[in-house]
Amino acid sequence: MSAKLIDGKSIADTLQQELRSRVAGITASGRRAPALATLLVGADPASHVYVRNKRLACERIGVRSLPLEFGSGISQAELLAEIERLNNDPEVDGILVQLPLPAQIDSTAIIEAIRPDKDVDGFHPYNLGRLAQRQPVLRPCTPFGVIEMLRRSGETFYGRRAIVVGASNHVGRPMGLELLLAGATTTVCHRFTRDLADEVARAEIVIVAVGKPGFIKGDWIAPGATVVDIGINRLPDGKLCGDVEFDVARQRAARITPVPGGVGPMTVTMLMHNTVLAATR
Ligand SMILES: Nc1nc(=O)c2c([nH]1)NC[C@@H]1CN(c3ccc(C(=O)N[C@@H](CCC(=O)O)C(=O)O)cc3)C=[N+]21
Ligand SMILES: [Mg+2]
Repeated sequence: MSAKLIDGKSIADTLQQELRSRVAGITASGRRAPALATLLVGADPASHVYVRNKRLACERIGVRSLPLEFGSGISQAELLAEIERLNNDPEVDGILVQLPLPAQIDSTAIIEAIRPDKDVDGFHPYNLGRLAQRQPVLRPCTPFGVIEMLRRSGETFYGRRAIVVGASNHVGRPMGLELLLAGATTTVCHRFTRDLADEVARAEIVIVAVGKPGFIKGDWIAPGATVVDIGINRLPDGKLCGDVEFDVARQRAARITPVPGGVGPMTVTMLMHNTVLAATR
């Protein structure tokens, strides 16, 4: 068997067209366009690539982009003052502070300073709590994007055995909450999990967010499973790869996402979705 590729890029393009029409509807009715402030601190090259992708998506969809950039030496108090200004600016609907932040800044304090109704990353404890209690408002973009991508490619969740490998605050944990909300029997694995290979082998839906190239061996995958690779690792030759041993996994899986062109474009798209939602609620 050779798995069918789940084309996240093309699903993201379709969703972006839909969002573009919605934004056109908003502006045609005389209201201002939704507006997203993106705050980038320092010179991390990967962060620059990701934030650039987000700003380009704003342009494509007709969202007003407020690009803000700060030196790596900015203090916590200065960054908090910037967030306070944006919290109180009625022309700003969404605030995104790109992570990671430099060591002198406490990212938890920054995330908690963002008004929950402008928290388009869905990282504020209010928004994570809403998701945990099955009343989601602004949902973390990557897990939300995975669910949307799978739904649009025909996947069902009700009663199915799903596994998440990786339990980070921003990806693995909310991914588990999304799968529960969708009705899957959900297992979240992490660095203390014993017999990871056996856990993976039981799953009909395997979602991986670890950040280690080739960490999930292809022969762990159950025949016919759906595999979603959230990892983005840059190899010494400059190429991107995921966390799953792709060439072997694709011989066993029924469907699998590529890296790049899988989850990444969906993350950016759900950020746009959240920005339009924040502007219209
Ligand atoms: N506050 C915050 N919110 C985030 O949502 C956030 C963050 N910080 N920090 C870093 C991670 C990572 N992330 C990605 C976004 C787009 C791609 C993306 O567009 N990926 C392309 C390839 C990009 C490339 O060429 O490097 C793809 O997979 O096809 C990937 C990763 C958002 N994150
Ligand atoms: Mg996000």
